Amino acid sequence: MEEDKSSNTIEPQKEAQRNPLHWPKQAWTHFELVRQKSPLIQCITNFVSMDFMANTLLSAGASPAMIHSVEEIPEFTPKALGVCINAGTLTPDWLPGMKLAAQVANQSKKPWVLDPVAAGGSNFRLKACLELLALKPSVVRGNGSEILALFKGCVDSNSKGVDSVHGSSDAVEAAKSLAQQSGSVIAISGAVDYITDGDRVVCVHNGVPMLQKITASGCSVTALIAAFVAVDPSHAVEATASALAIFGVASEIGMDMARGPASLRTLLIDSLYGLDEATALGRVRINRL
Ligand SMILES: Nc1ncnc2c1ncn2[C@@H]1O[C@H](COP(=O)(O)OP(=O)(O)OP(=O)(O)O)[C@@H](O)[C@H]1O
Ligand SMILES: Cc1ncsc1CCO
Ligand SMILES: [Mg+2]
Repeated sequence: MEEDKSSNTIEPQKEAQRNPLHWPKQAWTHFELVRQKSPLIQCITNFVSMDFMANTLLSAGASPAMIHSVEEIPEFTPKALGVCINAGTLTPDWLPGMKLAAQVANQSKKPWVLDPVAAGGSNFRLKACLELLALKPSVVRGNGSEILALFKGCVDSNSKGVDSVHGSSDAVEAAKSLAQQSGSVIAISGAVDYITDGDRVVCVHNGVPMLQKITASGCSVTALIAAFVAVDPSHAVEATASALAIFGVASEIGMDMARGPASLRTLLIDSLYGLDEATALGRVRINRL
């Protein structure tokens, strides 16, 4: 994130020690950048998530495009500021497009983010996710079970598919090792979200449990991470924490008025759209582990 136009980038960790409001302000600045720049985010995602993901990006101020045809990728992907690749309803015919988009994003020096949905659910899915991981996403965001499956490199006999059977804290050490091995920032979502580059671990304490009852809330926050990293690609850990916190704050505000998952989904989108600085600064809860 630019501190001033004249120079350099801020040093996020030193700044956080000096100023306890550093993380909330940083999250707000990232969100403002998304609203100002309205980054084009290409999403190659599952059929379940397309609508919620596109609306999450739009309400945050980004510009989503659900474009996955392999024929279009060489021409279209360079126009995007960030790419989100999600394995949710993966079939063999989609995989070449995902790999090509990852490669074109890398060549264009644009960040891309991987959501390894249900990575431990089958050998086909696990192999595909590991092949995508080898193409060096800037960030991988998964739930506890997904990150553990990628780290272990084997399917999980207890897998419940897209739902996690592990808490996010169960996967922190695996995420650190995976980040060191892969070079990607790894984010684990859950009651607390953890983000690591293999060295630092940042925790986000925003969100509500009912997000687990809205399908594709994880997919949508992964796309939001792509938007936040797209506007600050050299600080992927911080931008990822900001996206998870802002999404969590929007869910907290929505929850105050919701009657259940269906209304929360709608209210979350409205809250993201209407979020103001004072509310964000008062609610964002991020710290170092
Ligand atoms: N118990 C919880 N308390 C607060 N927030 C939560 C809780 N569990 C999940 N979340 C939040 O919900 C969002 C989705 O995370 P989750 O881990 O459920 O993703 P996921 O399993 O990949 O979801 P999906 O596959 O449906 O997209 C994240 O923003 C996360 O912070
Ligand atoms: C329910 C579901 N099945 C495949 S993808 C998806 C969306 C949540 O990950
Ligand atoms: Mg998921």
